[in-house]
Amino acid sequence: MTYSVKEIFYTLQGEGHHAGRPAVFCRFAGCNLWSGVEEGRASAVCQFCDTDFVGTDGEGGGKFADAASLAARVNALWPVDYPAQKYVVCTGGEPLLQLDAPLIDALHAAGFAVAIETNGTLPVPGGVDWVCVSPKMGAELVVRRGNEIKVVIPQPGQPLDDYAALDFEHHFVQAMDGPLQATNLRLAIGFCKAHPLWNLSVQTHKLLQIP
Ligand SMILES: C[S@@+](CC[C@H](N)C(=O)[O-])C[C@H]1O[C@@H](n2cnc3c(N)ncnc32)[C@H](O)[C@@H]1O
Ligand SMILES: Nc1nc2[nH]cc(C(=O)O)c2c(=O)[nH]1
Ligand code: SF4
Ligand SMILES: [Mg+2]
Repeated sequence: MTYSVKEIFYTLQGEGHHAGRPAVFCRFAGCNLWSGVEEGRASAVCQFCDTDFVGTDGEGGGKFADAASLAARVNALWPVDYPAQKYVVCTGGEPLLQLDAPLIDALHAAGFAVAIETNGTLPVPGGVDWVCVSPKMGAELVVRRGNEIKVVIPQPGQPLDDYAALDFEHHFVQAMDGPLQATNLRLAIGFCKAHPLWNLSVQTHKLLQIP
């Protein structure tokens, strides 16, 4: 199939369990919980998104006619003299609208471990090596197991106790960025201290001013 990709870049994973790890990010275009157009934000299921995932005009973005060509572009960003620890984070937008078995196979063939950042509303294909789910209020959570669950807070009514009972290895809360970011960070810190299963995920790439 043809893949629509907003941007591809090499940076450090900023969030969650693998914060600090070098990774190629493949940001797929499009999401099932918001159009990405500002005028539609207030009526979207997910209203707090911090990301531009519309179109294919970002750095390294484009339409890729097949899995091999997209995997080759991802691979081209990895340091040629260091073919170990290869790690690609598929994000978006919602990557599970496009990530499929041929692409996972092509990334594996290029030597990559494949991670996803997903809103958890779509099934995860087999072979994904690291699954990070970030549930969104108002959207049904179908991905109820994985490696990490990373809950953006606050989202009114979110069932954090129910999330704690799901089958995840690591549990994170992440302060919602936006006008109330400082307040949300205090809330997240207090939540972790009161519920020590949960650890704080800081969006370190924003502090570091890297992509
Ligand atoms: C842009 S999303 C893309 C992947 C997928 N659609 C998802 O929602 O998980 C990547 C991560 O950023 C988080 N995120 C989005 N907007 C945020 C914000 N304003 N503050 C903090 N985290 C945010 C999401 O919850 C998710 O964990
Ligand atoms: N450095 C960095 N780390 C990230 N972790 C999750 C991101 C995302 O937008 O999915 C992201 C991102 O955009 N940049
Ligand atoms: S589900 Fe993810 S990509 Fe979609 S609007 Fe929400 S945070 Fe952004
Ligand atoms: Mg981001």
